[in-house]
Amino acid sequence: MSLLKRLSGEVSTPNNHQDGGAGMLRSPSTPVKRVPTPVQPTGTDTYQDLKSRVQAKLLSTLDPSMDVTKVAEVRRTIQELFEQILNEENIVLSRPERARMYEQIVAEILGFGPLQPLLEDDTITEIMVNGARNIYVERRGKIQRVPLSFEDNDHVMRIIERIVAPLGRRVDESSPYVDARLPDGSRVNIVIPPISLVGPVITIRKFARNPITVDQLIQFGSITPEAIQFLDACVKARINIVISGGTGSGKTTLLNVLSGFIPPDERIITIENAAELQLRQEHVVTLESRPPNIEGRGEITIRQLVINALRMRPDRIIVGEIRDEAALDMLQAMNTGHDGSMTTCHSNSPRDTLARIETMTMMAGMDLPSRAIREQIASAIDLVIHQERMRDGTRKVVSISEITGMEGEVITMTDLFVFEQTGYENGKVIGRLRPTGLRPKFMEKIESAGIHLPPSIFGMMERRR
Ligand SMILES: Nc1ncnc2c1ncn2[C@@H]1O[C@H](COP(=O)(O)OP(=O)(O)OP(=O)(O)O)[C@@H](O)[C@H]1O
Repeated sequence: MSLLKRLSGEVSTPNNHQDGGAGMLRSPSTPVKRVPTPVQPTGTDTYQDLKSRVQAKLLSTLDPSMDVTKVAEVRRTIQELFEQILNEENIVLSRPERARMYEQIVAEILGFGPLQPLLEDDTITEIMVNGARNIYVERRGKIQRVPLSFEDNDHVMRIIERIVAPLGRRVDESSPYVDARLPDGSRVNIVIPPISLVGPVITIRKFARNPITVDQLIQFGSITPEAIQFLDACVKARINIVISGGTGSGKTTLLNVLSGFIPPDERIITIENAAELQLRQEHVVTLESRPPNIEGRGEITIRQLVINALRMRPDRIIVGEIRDEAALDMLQAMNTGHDGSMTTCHSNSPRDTLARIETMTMMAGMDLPSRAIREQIASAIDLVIHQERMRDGTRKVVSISEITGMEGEVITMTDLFVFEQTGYENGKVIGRLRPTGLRPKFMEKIESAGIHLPPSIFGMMERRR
């Protein structure tokens, strides 16, 4: 991509105002007028003014046809021009200020402006922009404000344009919120005024370059080694699993870890809204749903992909998240020999998970009686693992429950592991995921897969033979 193309979505139109109103985005095809701008230090310059003017002069001098994908080369050219401008204009900056301004200008030209250093910081898992002046991040489960800001709401909108334009998406008054993705796979949600009253809002769930491992889950206290041993056996024995929990409770992360237990000789089909799973196995087919285009056409739903996956000779179907009528097809897949399937579902408790799956199945409009749907759920799903984001920011598995059948109109569940909180000390939740002393009914399935689990895993004493 040429520099001109990249920048052509970036210059504000004269009627762009700081109010962050919709319509701030200009058409990416509007040509950019490139007039060299002299830098005029006024003596009363703030750092921000100075940076903006050095940047403007630098941009007016850069070759617009330069290929910005050649990052190292572009960085070198920017560095040379930057030094030259500072010298020509007699701008004196301390060494750290100079380095900071150079990096910020590079981030504006090649990256995502003030978001760039946050995107490069591996300790940050989430970035939240609430208008130009308020940027928050999440580190180790805790939200904190960072001392960074955009110049104004127009600046935020230019970065938003840079995120959505390459995807052929648009954010404006007619579609004031959009889901998008950064080139590194990070998930982005954008909401602009008038829907947002605080200016343009960007929420980024960063793509983990190094996905959380089983050992880390244990080390973080998210799960116990015994529960992991049990879940490993469940995955290998092709138990159908739903991982449930609230937003950001770590469902996808756990799904990724559990998927790692699938034997390497199986054909796995993953279906997601935005591909987040990072399976290590070789034989994986990754499918991603697609939102409608600007004309409202071309949508491919999770439901269509689940139906299609059945024709792809899957050994396992893994659906990133069930959030609509695709639940019906997922249940049917689980009930028709595609054992060992896994998915996640947004919910507040294991029981709520079942209620939501029932509601989502009804959305398929098949007019099935509740009882029939519940029977489908009870026979399709074997295990519900519920995860929570605790008040100290940690993510923990709080229950592992088996679906045992139906009693009258009600699906019956048995808790096999339950998190017992024993205290809250120094801002930390104290407790442990404990076995309840009950063995799952599907134990036979685990044993017939050749896996022997000691009864102690379930909190039972091993019987002498
Ligand atoms: N056990 C864990 N310990 C610490 N951090 C975790 C854990 N699990 C997940 N995380 C972090 O929490 C964030 C949310 O994780 P994840 O995407 O798995 O949650 P989710 O429940 O699938 O989210 P959503 O509902 O938004 O899809 C990520 O940044 C992830 O790295």
